[in-house]
Amino acid sequence: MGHIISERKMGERRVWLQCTAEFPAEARDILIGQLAHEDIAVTRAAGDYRGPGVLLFEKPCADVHNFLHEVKRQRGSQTLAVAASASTIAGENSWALLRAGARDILAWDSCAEPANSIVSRLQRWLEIDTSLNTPIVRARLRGQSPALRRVLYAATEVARFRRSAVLVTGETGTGKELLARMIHDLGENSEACPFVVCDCTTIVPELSGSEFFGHERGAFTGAVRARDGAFAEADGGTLFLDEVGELPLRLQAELLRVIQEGTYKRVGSNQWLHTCFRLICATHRDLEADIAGGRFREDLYYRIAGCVLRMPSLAERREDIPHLAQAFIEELMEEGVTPVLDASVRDYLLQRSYPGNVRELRQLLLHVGQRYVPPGPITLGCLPEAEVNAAIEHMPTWPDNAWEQAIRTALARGNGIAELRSAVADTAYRIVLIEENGDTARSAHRLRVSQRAVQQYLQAAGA
Ligand SMILES: Nc1ncnc2c1ncn2[C@@H]1O[C@H](COP(=O)(O)OP(=O)(O)OP(=O)(O)O)[C@@H](O)[C@H]1O
Repeated sequence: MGHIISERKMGERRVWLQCTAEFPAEARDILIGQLAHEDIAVTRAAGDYRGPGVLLFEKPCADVHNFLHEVKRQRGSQTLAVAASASTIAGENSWALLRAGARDILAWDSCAEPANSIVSRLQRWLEIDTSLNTPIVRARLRGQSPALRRVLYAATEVARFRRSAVLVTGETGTGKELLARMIHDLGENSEACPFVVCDCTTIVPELSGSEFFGHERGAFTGAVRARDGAFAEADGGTLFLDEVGELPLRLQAELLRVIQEGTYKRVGSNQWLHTCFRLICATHRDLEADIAGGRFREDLYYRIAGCVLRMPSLAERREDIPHLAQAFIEELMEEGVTPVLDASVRDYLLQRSYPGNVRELRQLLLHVGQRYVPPGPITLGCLPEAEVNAAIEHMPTWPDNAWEQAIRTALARGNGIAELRSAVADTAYRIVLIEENGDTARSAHRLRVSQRAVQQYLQAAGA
C-alpha cells in the first residue's frame, strides 16, 4: 500500500487518508484541498486508523482487502473506500470490500462532485463521533464493548439525522429507557422539549382513550375538567411508549392514525387536533413472533419500527462488567470515597449470570456498597451473605469438562503442547485486555506477568 500522505493541524476535526500509489494524484490533491477547505485535518500517524478515514485505490486487490481488515480491528474506525473507477467495484466486488471492513464505497468517476461526496460523508461520521463523546452519551450509557458501541452509534445517528420512529428491543434491565432518553436529549433544543413516558403495562383499557388522547369536560362520569392526553403533551418533543408489546389489540388499532398522521380527537370531541412528536417505543418481546401469533398488528409494527435498535444483554458484553461495577460503586458511595473492587470480587462479578442485566448488577452493587467498611478495597465479604453461600456451594470447579473437551478437540486436530500453550496464552491475553479496557498494568497484574510481556503481546498482535 502507498503512504499516508499529508498532515494538517487545523482544528479538532481529523480524518486519516490512505492512498495507493496507482490512484490518480490529481484526484487525491483535489480531495485534500476540499478537506482543508472544510477545516478537516488529515492525520499521518501510520498505523493509527481510529475514527473516520478514506482509502483511495485504483482497483480492489489483496492489499486493499488486507488494509481494510487491519483498519477494521481498530476501535471506532470507519473507512470510506474510494475506487478510481466504478467499473472496478461493480457487483460482488463492492460486497467483498464491505465484508473486508469498508463502511461505505464510492467510485470517483461516478460522482459529479466526488470530493464533495467524500467530504460530506466524513463530516457526517465526524459529527456522530463528536455526539458519541458528549456526556449525554458517555455518562449515561456506560460501557465500551463493541456490542454497546454499535447500538450507541446507530442511536446517535437516528437522533441527530433522522426523524423516524424508533423501536428499542432487548431484555429487561438492558437500558432501553436510558437509550430512549439519550435519543431525545441528543435532539435539537431538547431541554425545551417534552419527553413524555407512557408505560403500556399500566394503561387501564377503559381509560386508555383519555390517557392517550385526552378528554373534554363531561366526556364521561368523573371528567370534571378537560384534559390533555399523552399525544398532546408530547407535541414538539418525544413520546416514549414503554412495553408497547403489552398493548391490547383494540388499543393498537386506536393508535394507528395518530402515529401515522399525527391527528386525533379528544374523548367527547369531534374536532381533529394535530400533534407532532418523535415516537420511541420499547419492548422486551419478540414483536415479529407476536405478529405471527396474531398478538400484535403488523401495520402498527411498521409504523413504530422505522429504526430498530436492539440493546445487547449483559451476557453479550461481559467485558463492560468491571467498568460498570466500578462506576456504580462510585455513584453510590459518599463523595470522596472511591474504593476499588478487589480482583476476586471483579472475577466473581465477571463469571456470575445476570438475568436482570445491568439493573441487576446495579442492585447488587448497591448491596455491596452498603456492606462495605472503609478504608481499603471492596472484598468478597461485602457481597450479600446469601450470594456468598450460594457461590461457595455452586462455584464451578476448574479445570472442568468444557476445558477437557476443548483440549480434546485441539489434540484431535493435531496440535501439540506448543500450540496449546500459545493458544491458551493468546486467549487469556485477549480476554483480560478487553475486560481491563486495554490497561496494560492491570492486565499484567491479573495475568501475573510483567507489563512488558503484555506490551510485547500487543505488539505481536499488531494492536
Ligand atoms: N449502559 C448502562 N450504563 C449505566 N446504567 C445502565 C446501563 N444500562 C442500564 N443501566 C441501569 O439499569 C437500570 C435499568 O435501565 P432501564 O430502565 O433503561 O432498562 P430497560 O431495558 O428499560 O428495563 P425494563 O425493560 O425492565 O423497563 C437503570 O437503573 C439504569 O440506570
